[in-house]
Amino acid sequence: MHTLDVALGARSYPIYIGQSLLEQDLLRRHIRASQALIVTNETIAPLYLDAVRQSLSGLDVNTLILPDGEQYKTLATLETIFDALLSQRHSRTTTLIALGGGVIGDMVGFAAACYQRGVDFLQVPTTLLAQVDSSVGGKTAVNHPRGKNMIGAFHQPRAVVIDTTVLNTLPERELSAGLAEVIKYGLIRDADFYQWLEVNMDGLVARDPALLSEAILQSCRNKAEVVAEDETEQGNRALLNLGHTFGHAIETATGYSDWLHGEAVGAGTMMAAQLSADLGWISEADVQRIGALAARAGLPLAPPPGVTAAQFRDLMALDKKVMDGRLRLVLLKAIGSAVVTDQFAAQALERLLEKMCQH
Ligand SMILES: NC(=O)c1ccc[n+]([C@@H]2O[C@H](COP(=O)([O-])OP(=O)(O)OC[C@H]3O[C@@H](n4cnc5c(N)ncnc54)[C@H](O)[C@@H]3O)[C@@H](O)[C@H]2O)c1
Ligand SMILES: O=C(O)C(=O)C[C@@H](O)[C@H](O)[C@H](O)COP(=O)(O)O
Ligand SMILES: [Zn+2]
Repeated sequence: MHTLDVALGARSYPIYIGQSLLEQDLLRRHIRASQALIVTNETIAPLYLDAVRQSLSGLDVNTLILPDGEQYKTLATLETIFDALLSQRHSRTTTLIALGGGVIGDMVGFAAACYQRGVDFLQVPTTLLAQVDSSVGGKTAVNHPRGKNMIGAFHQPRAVVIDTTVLNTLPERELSAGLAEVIKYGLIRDADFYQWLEVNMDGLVARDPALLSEAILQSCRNKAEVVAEDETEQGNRALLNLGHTFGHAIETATGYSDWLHGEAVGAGTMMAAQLSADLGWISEADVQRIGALAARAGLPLAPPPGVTAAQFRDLMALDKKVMDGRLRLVLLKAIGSAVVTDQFAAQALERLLEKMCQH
């Protein structure tokens, strides 16, 4: 087992990464009182709920099984969680356990941030995307029909338990979606890791356990370092948004039900890379290189045909990085180096949208 630390002073917490960790007593170690609520969904419950429940035997544990899907990452579902907490009389010393992918993690984290003004929560991520990204760093949220992750809070978990064995049951498309966020770390800050991914992408897609474990470790290390420097995104944490301004627009335009988050980020990353090349910051050869890796990961390289340039313009104007009415984007200076900037001509973005989208 590997252990990383997210260094946030009094709110620091461990990330455990290893095989068959659900069966161990790691979760119990991070539950301060005797009460807990496991929140999961209808797909994950039959697979992993029993193992988690058994690891907590002797404690006063309730479970809540939600419907599965990004379209349920809403305030309405949050109410269901609060109803369960209140009807089962959970007090302020309870612990919420998020057993699932990023949708469950983001919602349960937000519920924990709000319930009785803040209770403990643990992340037990079961998708590759959640294991490499969403379970770490304390960004919690639900979507609004007008914008992705628009209602949320920063609330750090007490621990993250990553059992890599659960990836055996993950559908192929979900594995690819997770790889989009893995590639992101290489692109924004870790050229060595990017090269490692170029060597090992086929093995990752084939689910070689040692390679997956290494990719998760390096991704979590990168994310933990960024979060420790800038917990609430006053600066460089925004680099983790590479491809997301475009990607979130795709997700919102398609009603959170068409493309997976990682797929939208994959296409958005190609849009950010192309704009970086159009500005002369990286070469066309770099764009080809990024496209080749993303294609091997099984990711889309362009937005879905149904999303128009006008929709992109409209939705991107609501992005959380907008400052004083100016759009800021994460763009590449090289493979392994990114910036958050508003220093691009509006016409360059217009040309990109014309080239890559329908009108
Ligand atoms: N908070 C953050 O920092 C952060 C970072 C990245 C993404 N996100 C958010 O995460 C969400 C996407 O997360 P996701 O990609 O994990 O999607 P998801 O949570 O919808 O899970 C994907 C699918 O896989 C199923 N599943 C999960 N684990 C499984 C397993 N082990 N075996 C079989 N099926 C399994 C789920 O039931 C679901 O159908 C988005 O809402 C995104 O905005 C948040
Ligand atoms: O942790 C972060 O910071 C990220 O930006 C990680 C992203 O992969 C993630 O999708 C995040 O939810 C996006 O954040 P948002 O603030 O743009 O909603
Ligand atoms: Zn993301």
